[in-house]
Amino acid sequence: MALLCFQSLRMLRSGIRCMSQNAQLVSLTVNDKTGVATLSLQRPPVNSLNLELLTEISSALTEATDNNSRGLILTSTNDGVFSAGLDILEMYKPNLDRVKEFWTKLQETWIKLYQTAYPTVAVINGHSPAGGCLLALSCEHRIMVKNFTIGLNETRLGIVAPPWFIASMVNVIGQRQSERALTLGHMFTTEEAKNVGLIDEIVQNKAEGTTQAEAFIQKFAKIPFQARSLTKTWLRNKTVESLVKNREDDLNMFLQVVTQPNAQESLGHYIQSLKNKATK
Ligand SMILES: CCCCCCCC/C=C/C=C/CC(=O)SCCNC(=O)CCNC(=O)[C@H](O)C(C)(C)COP(=O)(O)OP(=O)(O)OC[C@H]1O[C@@H](n2cnc3c(N)ncnc32)[C@H](O)[C@@H]1OP(=O)(O)O
Repeated sequence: MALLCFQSLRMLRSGIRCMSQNAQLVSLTVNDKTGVATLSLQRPPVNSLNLELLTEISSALTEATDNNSRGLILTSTNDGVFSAGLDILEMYKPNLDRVKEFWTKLQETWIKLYQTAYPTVAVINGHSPAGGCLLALSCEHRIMVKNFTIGLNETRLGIVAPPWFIASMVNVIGQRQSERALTLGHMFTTEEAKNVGLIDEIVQNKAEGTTQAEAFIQKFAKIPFQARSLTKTWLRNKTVESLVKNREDDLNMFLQVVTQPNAQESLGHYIQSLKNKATK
């Protein structure tokens, strides 16, 4: 409690205000001087995206819009893991109602993040596989701390990245590089990611990443907000529409793929290998 008070006091002095008071798995703050919001994922141990975390991310994105944020930085409170991607436990031996809700919430969150009116920057301060990479790809600018990995590794797990995951990557690094990376399920090192254009900047640590992210958002200070946001909408509309018009089909395809016995077997082995690694 005392710690919370000190923290709140320190934040107030530095002009940082806490939003999303009820959120537990994310924190949303806004810098009152710049209007830039920071959305931090904080679901231990690895920010895997389960239904509850996705719900909080989605609500925070709306709150940042309602608060007229000038920009948003997406990052993690865990210096080591940005996000481990989708929570595999949501997909392994799933409860049908819950897994439907989970996938629908993932679609909703991606559509919202991909289309925000405000500029978005991912400060990738840790590993960022699969769904974690998707979140970063959905932002307009990616800044990554050195010595981590990022990529869409689904094929390695015996599952398939859906078309909108693929399109998000193609829009950033192009068809040829995406084809190679996705079919191999390649995880890029920070250096490799920079070379291929998957990330825009390499930094030493999160603090430097945050400074650079603020500088990126500041570039838009003199660009009329609506002209910018409409340009972004039109640039991204085709990609988003391909999911918006097919949400039901996409959900059904996901259910069909993920409930296949061989996909379940792969996921089971993968969970076990993660657990074995964690106990070593
Ligand atoms: C037309 C439409 C077609 C539709 C087709 C759809 C088909 C299906 C689509 C699915 C798409 C899925 C995308 C995904 O995002 S799948 C998830 C992929 N994620 C990964 O492969 C990452 C796995 N994790 C790791 O590599 C590491 O954990 C890492 C993130 C590098 C962090 O390493 P470290 O800090 O050393 O942490 P540990 O490995 O020790 O892990 C700590 C505990 O966390 C558990 N864990 C890790 N990742 C996940 C996860 N993604 N989900 C759930 N749980 C996870 C791990 O087991 C440890 O647990 P415990 O402490 O209980 O042993």
